[in-house]
Amino acid sequence: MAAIKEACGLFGISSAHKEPIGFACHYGLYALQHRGQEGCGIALNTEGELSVHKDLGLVNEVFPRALSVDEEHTRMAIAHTRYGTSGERSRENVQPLLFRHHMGSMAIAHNGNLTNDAALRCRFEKEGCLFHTTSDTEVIAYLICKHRLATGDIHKAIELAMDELEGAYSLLIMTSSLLIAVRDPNGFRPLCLGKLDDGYVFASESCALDAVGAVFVRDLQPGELCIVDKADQSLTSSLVHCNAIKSSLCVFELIYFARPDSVIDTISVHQARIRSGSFLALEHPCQADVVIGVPDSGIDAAIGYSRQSGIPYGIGFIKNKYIGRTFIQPKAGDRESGVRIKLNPIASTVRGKRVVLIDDSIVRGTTSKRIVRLLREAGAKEVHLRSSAPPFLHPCYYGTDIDSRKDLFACKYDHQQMMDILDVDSLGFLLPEQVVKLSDHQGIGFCSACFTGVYPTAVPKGASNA
Ligand SMILES: O=P(O)(O)OC[C@H]1O[C@H](OP(=O)(O)OP(=O)(O)O)[C@H](O)[C@@H]1O
Ligand SMILES: NC(=O)CC[C@H](N)C(=O)O
Ligand code: SF4
Ligand SMILES: [Mg+2]
Repeated sequence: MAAIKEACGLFGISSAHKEPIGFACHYGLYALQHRGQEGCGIALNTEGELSVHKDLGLVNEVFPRALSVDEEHTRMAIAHTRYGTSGERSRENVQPLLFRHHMGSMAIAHNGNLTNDAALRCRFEKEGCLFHTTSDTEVIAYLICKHRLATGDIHKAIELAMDELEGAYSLLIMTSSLLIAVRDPNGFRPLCLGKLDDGYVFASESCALDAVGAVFVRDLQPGELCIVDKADQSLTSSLVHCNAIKSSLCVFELIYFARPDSVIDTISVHQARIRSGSFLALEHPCQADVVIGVPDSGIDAAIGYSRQSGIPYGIGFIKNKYIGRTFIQPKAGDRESGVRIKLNPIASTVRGKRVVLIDDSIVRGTTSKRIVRLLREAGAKEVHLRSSAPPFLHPCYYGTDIDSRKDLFACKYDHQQMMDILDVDSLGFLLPEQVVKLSDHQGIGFCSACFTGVYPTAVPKGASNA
């Protein structure tokens, strides 16, 4: 079974002298663990010398303690938690990637997925480039280095690379003297800026700024390039790629990926999920005694459903805190057992009751099928399932690895078949037109292509969204 994978986490810091860089990276990585659990790494800048420490595994496995760092001389770093969306799960593909070239060194960390990766890789290989990884991130690095050698200017080089890159990329790049943050012109993946007393932090989500005590400044705009100079901690920003841009934030960031305590593009993830629950209550009402959410990411929408419908909210499941996200287990067997040991119902909440069960999404149906059975075994009289995402019908090319329709529940079965398989009394999904209303902030556009089939950019050559 193809694994459905998710986003990666980016963290970068530059501090003149105060912030302990080793601890900050440690805390930043922990705050972003939910975005990537395959591997993680930290690249350090020690007096202009770059080094990288990375491996497969969770943050507490790769870095059981904060990395021991020469704090006096190491004042800049970037860090990454990975779920591979391009290239396999291997140590070489774990980021940050470090490159040494004719004019110096560069470390890079990437969240997202290119749509023209294959074409660029093929072109560069014909030019004689020898790639060391199978990830699209190396293609980005090669392109930047190529332009850097030609122009002698990293800022110009990144701009030229952005002209050629297609798809989703939030990037952190570190050179001997600069920390650079880049967001692709569609702004598919989040990236925000925080301020320290004597420097700056960049992170995929604001929860990582909170973790290191940085003050949130703002989100990077789609197409923006920000540079922090180590010499004087000055920040410059260039918006040349922001014109003629249609912002297309991945709406699944709000529905599932991000932590509810994060604020992305001015949208509180928690509030967006509450709102999805109230949309569901209006669109798919039912007569019931209690509303429960599937931990973790179904909880906020359940609260929204309860508030809108007036049906009391209850705690229906307890989640084992020490199990990772089941979504991403590579084999079907692992995934089924992962669900079994992960969630346990509280019988007193559901026994003899008509239950509204809210989850954020139904992808393969594994979680829903299992938890409905658990609720029935615990004595629930009726189970009305609501999903705060619309049905997944199309592949994602921007960093969520939904590359095959054959495993998607809503592609395989019609509504009645889904109800029968899941053994529910009723089933309702958020409407595709409602996902773009999860925020009432003006000027923020969304990608919802996996639900609608309407892609904000050209899809990879030869790809089919059918
Ligand atoms: O239909 P499925 O293929 O089972 O996938 C859908 C489930 O996967 C995710 O949960 P997961 O347990 O991975 O993560 P969470 O604990 O953050 O909700 C998602 O929140 C759904 O519950
Ligand atoms: N999930 C991601 O953002 C993955 C980043 C990059 N495409 C990789 O495969 O490593
Ligand atoms: S296709 Fe879906 S998962 Fe992919 S970026 Fe768009 S909304 Fe997100
Ligand atoms: Mg879940």
